[in-house]
Amino acid sequence: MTEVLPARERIALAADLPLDEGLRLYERVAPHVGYAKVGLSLFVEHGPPAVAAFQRLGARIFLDLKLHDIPNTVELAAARAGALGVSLLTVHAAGGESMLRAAVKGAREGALAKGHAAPRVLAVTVLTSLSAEEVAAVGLPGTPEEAALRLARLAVGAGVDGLVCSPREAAAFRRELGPTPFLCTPGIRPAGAAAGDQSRAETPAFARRAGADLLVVGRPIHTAPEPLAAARAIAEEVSSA
Ligand SMILES: O=c1ccn([C@@H]2O[C@H](COP(=O)(O)O)[C@@H](O)[C@H]2O)c(=O)[nH]1
Repeated sequence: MTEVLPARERIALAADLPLDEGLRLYERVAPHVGYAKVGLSLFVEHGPPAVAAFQRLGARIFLDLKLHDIPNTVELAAARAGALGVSLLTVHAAGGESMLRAAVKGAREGALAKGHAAPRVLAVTVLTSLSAEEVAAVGLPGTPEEAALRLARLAVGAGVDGLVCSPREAAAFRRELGPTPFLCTPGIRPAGAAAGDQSRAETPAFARRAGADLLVVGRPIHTAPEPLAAARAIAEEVSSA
């Protein structure tokens, strides 16, 4: 049985905004959102101070760097991430078993060296932006779900703590992989929200019912006329799913 957590512990704000705007937005929606996701744009511009700025607001940090390189390089980067006291760190499952093992080792050792809890290392399976046609075009055989499951099995076998997938794949992941992997689903769109570049998006309720532990939401909150109301509505949908 999945743990009963307050809805805010199940929602991450994708802070893909200039840092000052992202911090102001997180402060506004924090009653409904427990994690701030620091992704590539914030980290490329500001580096670790972006992480520290959200930590000062009490956010748990989801560092979404999607590491994908040779094992030694990923281990070094994961160790630096672990040392920042982040809660979640992403790597690409397609980096392969040795790279995934190196990421887990680096993240644990980096955290330990600074007295932090080890972050959960999450393996990104098939990006939620990719359509079935694009998945085929990059050379992955089968449907997006089949491709994602293959990568998920590899990543779990390599010792990662969780997986990033579309809400559409979450139920199959739970069925095939059981209750243990922490499932994180971006590609969240409340009914009527613009999909933008997300090809395999679903509603917050769909994602929760499919077994997702953490929902990542960016533009549906950023672009809402009332971001606090949008975050509250998502949290209510998560609670009642
Ligand atoms: O497969 C993936 C992996 C990561 N993401 C990230 O999640 C957010 C989604 O933002 P929205 O504005 O809600 O679309 C974004 O930071 C992505 O980098 C993903 O979308 N899909």
